[in-house]
Amino acid sequence: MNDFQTSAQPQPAAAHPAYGNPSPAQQNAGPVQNPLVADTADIQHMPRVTPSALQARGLELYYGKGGASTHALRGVDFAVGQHGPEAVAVMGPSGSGKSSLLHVLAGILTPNNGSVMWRDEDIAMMKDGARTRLRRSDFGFVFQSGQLLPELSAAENVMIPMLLAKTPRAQAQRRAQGMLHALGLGGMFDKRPGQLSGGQAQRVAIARALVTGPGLVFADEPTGALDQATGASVLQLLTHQTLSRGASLVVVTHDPAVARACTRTVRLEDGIIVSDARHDQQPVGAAR
Ligand SMILES: Nc1ncnc2c1ncn2[C@@H]1O[C@H](COP(=O)(O)OP(=O)(O)OP(=O)(O)O)[C@@H](O)[C@H]1O
Repeated sequence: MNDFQTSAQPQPAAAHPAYGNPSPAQQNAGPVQNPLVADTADIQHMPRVTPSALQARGLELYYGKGGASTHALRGVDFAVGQHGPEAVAVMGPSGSGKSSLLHVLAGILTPNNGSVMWRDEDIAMMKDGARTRLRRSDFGFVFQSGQLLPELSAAENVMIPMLLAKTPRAQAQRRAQGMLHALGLGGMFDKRPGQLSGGQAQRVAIARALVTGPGLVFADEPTGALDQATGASVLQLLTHQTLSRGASLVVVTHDPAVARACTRTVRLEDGIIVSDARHDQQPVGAAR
């Protein structure tokens, strides 16, 4: 029996708002960088790759209440994927609201005002359960690091979203292995995250984000923990694999090299979008 067969079944793990409902405490605590799974709530899951548009209008977000509150988003209008798949870099100074915007667009945080339209539904108005199901079926997430369950193999980590969606285990295993193979990790099915390099672990995370065929992938500093060369190859894989599957990518980054690898750059300052420019995608690793 190989490692994959003998290892523990993916189990519900620590909650992450990307896949489970954020509790009020999690909302107050802000974004968490560990997209594990919370429960196995009933999910109608149909893998699909549909070019999709998301349109947000008038987003306002406050953390806290009263005089001590922080106004993190101040009337943000933002759309992605309206003219086909695109890769959008969200840049801006620290504290400008980049992660807040990503979490509101992805339905992890509820805005105080504004709408987020996705497939004719306002995510901001959805009940928690519906929003969780939507996140699991329609969106993919890649975070900086530490997002894989350490006790599971690479293949089992990739299987998690499919098992949550009640995909039969054998089918989920085949798909996970196929996706890992496509991402250059054909020999790594049975490896635990601790046995992988940082770049390999991020590729497993990308496989997990893409395996359900999401229409939109959200990434928050996906190469932030990697050296420059590894980061460049991971980024190339993330943009190429996402766009070639007909999905769009929204990536929060401080790194101009990441932005150059995208097709559009949005700049935030103090909770407001101050510029939004389409540009050619430059080869990853190109000189600055
Ligand atoms: N959980 C929270 N509670 C209170 N204030 C918060 C919380 N999370 C973020 N903020 C504040 O909201 C504003 C926007 O934060 P956000 O994390 O979205 O910025 P960012 O551009 O992603 O920053 P960075 O580049 O440093 O990650 C900042 O003033 C930040 O201090």
